[in-house]
Parts: sequence; structure tokens; C-alpha cells
Amino acid sequence: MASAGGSMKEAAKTSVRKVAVLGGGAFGTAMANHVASKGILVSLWAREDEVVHSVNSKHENSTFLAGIPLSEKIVATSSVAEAVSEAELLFLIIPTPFIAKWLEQNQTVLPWQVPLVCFSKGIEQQSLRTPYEILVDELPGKYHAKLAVVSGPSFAKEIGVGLPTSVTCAAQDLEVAKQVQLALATRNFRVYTAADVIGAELCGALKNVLAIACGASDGFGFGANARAALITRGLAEMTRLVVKKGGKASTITGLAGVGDLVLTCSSSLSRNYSVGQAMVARSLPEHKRQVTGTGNFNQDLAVAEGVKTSLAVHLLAERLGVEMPICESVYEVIHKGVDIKTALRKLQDRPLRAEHDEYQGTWAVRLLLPTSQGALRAAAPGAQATLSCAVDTLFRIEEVRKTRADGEVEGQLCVAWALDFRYCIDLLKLPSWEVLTAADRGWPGLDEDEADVAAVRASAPLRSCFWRALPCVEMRATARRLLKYAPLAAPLAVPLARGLPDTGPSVRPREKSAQLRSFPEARCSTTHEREFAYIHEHNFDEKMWSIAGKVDFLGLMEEGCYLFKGVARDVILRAPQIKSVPLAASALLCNAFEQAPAIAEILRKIVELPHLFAVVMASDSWDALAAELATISTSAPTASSAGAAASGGTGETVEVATSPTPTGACIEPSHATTSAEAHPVFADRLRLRLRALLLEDFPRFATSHAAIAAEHAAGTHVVARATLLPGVCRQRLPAASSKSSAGRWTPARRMSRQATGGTSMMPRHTLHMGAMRVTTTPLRSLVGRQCSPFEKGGEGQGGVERSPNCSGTTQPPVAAHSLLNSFSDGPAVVQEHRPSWAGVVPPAQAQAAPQCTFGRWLRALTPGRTAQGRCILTSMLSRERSRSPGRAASVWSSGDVPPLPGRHRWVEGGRVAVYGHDLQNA
Ligand SMILES: NC(=O)C1=CN([C@@H]2O[C@H](COP(=O)(O)OP(=O)(O)OC[C@H]3O[C@@H](n4cnc5c(N)ncnc54)[C@H](O)[C@@H]3O)[C@@H](O)[C@H]2O)C=CC1
Ligand SMILES: O=C(CO)COP(=O)(O)O
Repeated sequence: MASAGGSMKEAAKTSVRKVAVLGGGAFGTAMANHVASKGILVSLWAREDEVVHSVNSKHENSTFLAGIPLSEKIVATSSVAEAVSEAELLFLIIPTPFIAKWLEQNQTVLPWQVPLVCFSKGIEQQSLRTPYEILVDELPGKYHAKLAVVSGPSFAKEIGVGLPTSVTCAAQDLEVAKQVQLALATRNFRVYTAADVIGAELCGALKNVLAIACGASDGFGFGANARAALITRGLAEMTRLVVKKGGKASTITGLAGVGDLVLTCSSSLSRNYSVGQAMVARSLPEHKRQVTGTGNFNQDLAVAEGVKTSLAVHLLAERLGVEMPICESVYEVIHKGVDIKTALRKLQDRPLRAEHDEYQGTWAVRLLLPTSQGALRAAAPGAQATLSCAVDTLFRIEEVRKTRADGEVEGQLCVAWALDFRYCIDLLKLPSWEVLTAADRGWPGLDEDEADVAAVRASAPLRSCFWRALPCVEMRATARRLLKYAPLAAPLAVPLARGLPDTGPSVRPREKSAQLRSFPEARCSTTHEREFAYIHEHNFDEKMWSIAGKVDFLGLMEEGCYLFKGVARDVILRAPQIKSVPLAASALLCNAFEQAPAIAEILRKIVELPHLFAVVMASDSWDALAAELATISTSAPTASSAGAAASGGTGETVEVATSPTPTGACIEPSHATTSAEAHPVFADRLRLRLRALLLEDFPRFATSHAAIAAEHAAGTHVVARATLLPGVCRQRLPAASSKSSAGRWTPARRMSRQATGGTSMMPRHTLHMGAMRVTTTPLRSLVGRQCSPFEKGGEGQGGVERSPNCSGTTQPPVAAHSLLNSFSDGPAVVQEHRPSWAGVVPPAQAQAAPQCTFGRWLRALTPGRTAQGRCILTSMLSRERSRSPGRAASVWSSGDVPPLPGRHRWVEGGRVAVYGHDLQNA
């Protein structure tokens, strides 16, 4: 038995008697041998009969791990059912591209009560899923609690002969990770536990791509300096993607990150590194021949996961707007047939930059400009396009200047990306701003007379578009989507998306306005606090809104904190011209992050602006927002008068007044429109998915919004399909009580009503708001129906109709409130917590949060089909609380980690995890 024997002390800690290793390749065999070295019985499933035969007869896997003697405790089999029978741990070790198919074929025999640990390192080409994501997507919810991954520097050959190795086991449930740790650990095989599953997996996948680059560099004899640089800058790429996908930066410095990267990038034991070397050895024509057509690399090398993963990383980076030049080079060489030396040289020739992404805007600008410039040009040949961007917390004006000087930006159109108006103003302050503003017919009125403005408006479909909300790294992806799905809210992109050349009146230079000239230089800041301190210091609002008032379109995609901090809010509340905002180009997406009063205030204003549509995705403050809205709807005359006007001022008015206004409604982005899996209370998930919506469901959202816009364009009547989020649904009150706040629903009352069936919830309802008619549908009426309320319906526009695949049954809601009560009395403050938004909720706020948001989770997890999820959540939370009483626990759905392809399905059992993060450290 060649594998290192662990100390008896370690081995005694595990009670595991049998492990099933599913995959008889090199690594599966090595791990089988290692586990067997602990005296554990191993059943090794291998696909190839010759492997089964070789292992059982010769105790050697002469196909994949030749020359290494195997333990007699390993029994190979070609039957998965046999392998997993009585196994207490399942190790899945097959290359990533085959996992989904394998699961499809073998799921029925896989036990769900035991941990399933995946050792594969890659990203699926089509779906861009990591192995864990594949498992979550492909396996029913009952399996999810016991999933884990193992990653880290671990060459099969070295493990096979018992050389010292350390790896990380990451699992959402620490207990599972610990179980795996004990089963694997020996003196020569250290296993650490971790919670960052996605981070560990992405590191494992990315290092393979980077290893190809290093192999190539070494193949060329570029030397140790170059390899060290590739590793280090590769690490930076890894970090960006991992963080972007919701992983932790700390994972990068761990075994799964730097550990495996260094190993794989510097040893010819690595298949991926060897692929890089081999590519150099081949002549260019030969290499090109191999990648021609399908883009498939030599099949012999297919198990070098980096080959296929490089394509997935290319797509993922593009989708997420993450800069990954080294991985991109590998992709170009392998899948595009680019000359390898040229690709490596190109890396060297990239513009100089700061080493760290301290100033995100710097590289985001640089990144965005050439890429999107190309996209713009491709979309609209003949149109000169200027894409200017002001990104995230920093706007590095010099970058734009530099790029412009480089001749990369020229022409007539300007898309201003802005965190807020400060940045737009900065754009205008460019020395050559005439080019920008002349092109920017969407900002009429800055220096023009009204006739000019009217002419521009009449002739051009373009409008200014202030987009904000996405961190800079997402900008590129957003740019693509805006171009593609322009009808939603990127009017500037519309003609481009349609492939039309620039239209509208000819441009003419304009003077800078004195107002703009006098605006102080922007300062660099790295935190929101500083940024907003700056804004306030300069009384920015005053200057800003006077400009904002001139715009036609105000498209604000906010991430809550910004909204709260006032910029967008003030624009909406104070800019009188916004009243004329055309619906087609109006959308307010805001995530009311604990800012119920601010959001409610905005909504109150929007009530007066019938054309401004709001998509509100409140999160933690939803109940509070509902209460605020109740105040508004009972006191604001606008909603009721609009209703009165439409209904003749009779009883109907009452309903209008007591219901949320259209602005309180949520335009369903229909991400579940066609899915029979749509959960009745999907809106809860929706709220948690702002980012997902923006990044992934944009097409569908754009579609529904575009439909609204089209109807608007066709006539004056606008029909919106809207629904009320549960938190906003309120009782249908009699006229008298609706006028007073006494009739307002408290969260507790609402909860108990839901628990008893909620029959008194507001019915489907049509509101007339000026030219807009909004049909609202309370979600409660949909509970138990496994369809989206936006399934295509025959009940008139905006109506709700069962889809053929709806059961149509209405289950009584379970008593969610009793579960809620069991958690709302303790010291723990339960917060929905998005890993990617860590820090948005200051600890103080989190600790002081008056209401427990867990109730919504329970609602999201009920009824019926998600009972499993509720149990998981319940037990996890209990454990967390007993483990660290008094600390805040954060609760989040792994489905919220952006972006998990295919996760729109409400997976049975819910992908719910409770982490013991102290929000102080979040
Ligand atoms: N070899 C190593 O040192 C390490 C490998 N890994 C990862 O483990 C995974 C498996 O790699 P190895 O064991 O090295 O593979 P391998 O290259 O030694 O063998 C290929 C494996 O793929 C299987 N396979 C081929 N076509 C298949 C199909 N259509 N369906 C199902 N299985 C199929 C073969 O049966 C064989 O088990 C990969 O994701 C790899 O990145 C992780 C750490 C170390
Ligand atoms: O993942 C590995 C080591 O940790 C194996 O790398 P290769 O697949 O490149 O051989």
C-alpha cells in the first residue's frame, strides 16, 4: 500500500467504513488509494472495463495511474449502484464536462443522506457552471445540504505515492466539511475546512487555464521572471472573478487559490501546464489545424480541464465584465487559433496600469472603452460612437482623456455611465467635451433654447441615459446588454442595437455652461462614505438636480445604499422636469436597502409622475416599506384622486387608496414566466435577486418592459402587468378605515392572516393612473399554484391565467408565523446577507435592526414543497445560534450568489445556508 499512512490518532476520528469513489481516472484512483490507506473500504467506480479489471486483478490502474501499487481495500466496479451501496461518503471525481450527464444517468442510485464530495476542477462550457453548481442544479434539494468540494494543490501521482499534501474541503455546512476532513486526514494528508465553496471551485478551475499560459511561457523559454509574473497577475484575475461571483478574496490566498496555482503553474506533472508546453512545441499551422472548426483541442488532452475551461472563463468574464487578460489569451490561442507567441506578446503590450484595483474606475474605464467601442461599431457600422463612462466609486477622468487621445474614442454618440450626476458632469468637463455633448443629443437644453430641445426630442429616439448601479466590473457586461436590450432603458443604444446608423439632427459644438465650469474637480475616493461626504461638502445636490432636470430620461439602477444616500432620491424628488419622462424610457430600479422612508418618499413623488415606472425591490426593509406606503396611500391625495378620476370617485377609490400605487407594485421581470417551477412567492426571491435580475434576467425583463413601452408608443393607454409583492399586499379595507393609519397592516397581522389563509387579501385589481392602467394581482391568490402570475393569460391584459402546467390547486399557507415566533425572541438578528454586498449593512444597523426578516424567509420557504428547505434552515439557524449566542447570523440563499446559471428554478428544498458570520466582520 503506497499511500501515506495516517496516524492512528487521526484515523480513529472517523467512523467512516466505506467510501465510494466515483471516477477511475488518475485522481479518483489516487484518492481511493489514499482513503484505503486509512483502512477504509473503497469502492471505485470506473467507466472503463479495463480499469476495473486492472484494479481488481493487478491492484494497479494501468490506464490512468500506471506504476502505482494500489491498496487491496479498493474494489473496482463498473456499477455505480454497487459502488455507492452502503457507502458513507461519495467522492465524485470525473472531469467537469461529464458531470451533468453522469448525474442524469446515475442520480437514481445516489444516496442523498451521505455527503457527496466533488473533486473536479473546471467550469462547464455551455452553462458556465462549476461542478458544485452543476450538482445543485441537477440534484434534487434533498442532496444539497450534504454537498462539499475538495480543492487544493494535489497531483494524483504524488498522492498516489503518499507524498505530503494539503487540501481544502469547502461546504456550506461546516459539519459536512468536518466529516470529510476527518475521513481524509492523515499525517501526510492535511485537510482544512472552508465555507467558500464557489471561491474554492473557481480557483481550481482558473488555475488550470493559467497553468496553460505558464506552460507556454516556459515552453518558449521566457524564463522564471515571466512565469512568476503570470502567476501573480493570474492571481489578480482569479481574485476578480472569485469576488465577482460572490467568493471570498481570502480563498485566493489559501490552498485552493495560490497553493494550487503555484503548483500547477510550475510543474510538468500538471497536464494543463504540459498542454501549454505542448502548444509551443507544435508548429503554428499544426496548432491551427487542431483548433480549426470545433475549437476542440486534441482529444488526448481533454482531461486537461483548462482547455475547455478557458472557453467557459472567456464567456464568464465577458458576462460578468471581469478583466482577465491572461485567461483571455489562453482562450484565444486554444479556441481562436491565435498564434501563441503573439498572444503572449500582446499581454506584454497592454497599457500600463496600477498593480492593484484600488481605483476600480481606472481599469474599468480602460476595459470598457475599447470593448464596447467595438461592440458599438459592430452594431452600427457607419456610426461613430463615443462611449464614455464614469464608473463606480471612482471616475478617472484621465483615463478617458488618455483613451481619447489614443484615438480610441471618437464620434458622435455618448453613453454616459455614471454613478451619479457628479460623474456626468465630469464628463462634460473634459477639455474636448464638445465632442461628447455635441454627440449627446440626449442632453438637450444645457445651453440650447427650448426650440432646439423640442427639435432634438422630436427627431431623435435618443435620450440621455444616466445609468448607475453596477460596480464597474459589471459595466462591460451591462454595456452589452444595453446594446442588446436597449428598449428597456437605454435609449441611446436603441439605434445601435437595431443596427441603424446614428440618426437625428447634426451635432454642433456647444459651450460649456458656466454652471458646469464652476463645478469643482472630482476627487478620488475609495469608499462610499468619502464619496458622499464629498457630495455633501459641495452641496452637490443643488448643482446636480438642476442639470438632472433637463434630462429626458432618468434611468437609475440603484443599489440601495446610493439611493439612500440621496443622489438619485433627490433627483427624483426635486427635478420638476422629470414629470415629462416618457414611460418608454423610464424605469426606476431601486433596492430599498433598509431605507423604507426614503423609498416611500420617492414612491410618493412618483405617484405624481404617472409615466415613471418603478420597480421596487426592497429587501430588509420591506415590511417597513409596506407600512410607509400605507401611510402614503392613506394620506397622499394623488393615488386616490387618480383612482377616483378613473372610477368615478366611488368605492373603487378606496381600493386604490388602500392598495399600493403602481409605484409600489413590482413589474415582474418574468424570469419565471415560462417556468412551471415558479414559486408562488417568487417575489421574495426576486427581491434577493436584484443583481441576478440585472445581470442575467435582463433579457426577459427588457422584454416585458419593452412590451409595455410598445403599448405606450402605440397609444396613450399603457397596460402594465404588475403584481404586488407580499410585503405590500394589504387587506382590502372598508372606505372609512382606509383613510386612517389605524387600518394599516402590521407585519404581525399580515403574517397571521397569511397563516390563516389570507382570504381577505386584496383581489386582482386595476388601477388607473393618468394614462396608465396597472393591473395588480396579489401574490397570495397565487399561493400553491406552481406558476408565475404572469403566465400568459386570457383575463385581459395584466390578468392572471393558469398555465397548462399549473396544478391550479390552492394549498392553505402553513403557519409560518409560529416558526417565525420561535426565532424572533432571541438575541440573533437575522439578516438577509448578500456576500457580494458585504459591508452594505453596517454592523450597528444590523445589530439594531428592529425586525427579524426571517419571517420572509419562512414565507419563501413555505408552503409544502419547500418544507425540506425550511427544515434545513431551521436546524442550521438553531445550530448557529447555539454556537455563537449573541452574534448576528446572516442568512442567505446560495441561489443568491451571483450568478449561478440555471438557478432560477426554485430548487426543492431551497438552497439555503446559514452562516455564522459575525456581521461585524462581514
Ligand atoms: N489528476 C490530478 O492530479 C487531479 C485531477 N483533479 C480533477 O479531477 C477530475 C478528474 O481528473 P482525473 O482523475 O485526473 O482524470 P483522468 O484524466 O486521469 O481520466 C479521465 C477520467 O474521465 C473519465 N471520463 C472520460 N470520458 C467520460 C465520460 N464521457 N463520462 C464520464 N467519465 C468520463 C474517465 O473514465 C477517467 O476517469 C478533473 O476535474 C481534474 O481536474 C483534481 C486534482 C488533481
Ligand atoms: O489539479 C491538479 C493539481 O492540484 C492537477 O492539475 P492538472 O490537471 O493540470 O494535472
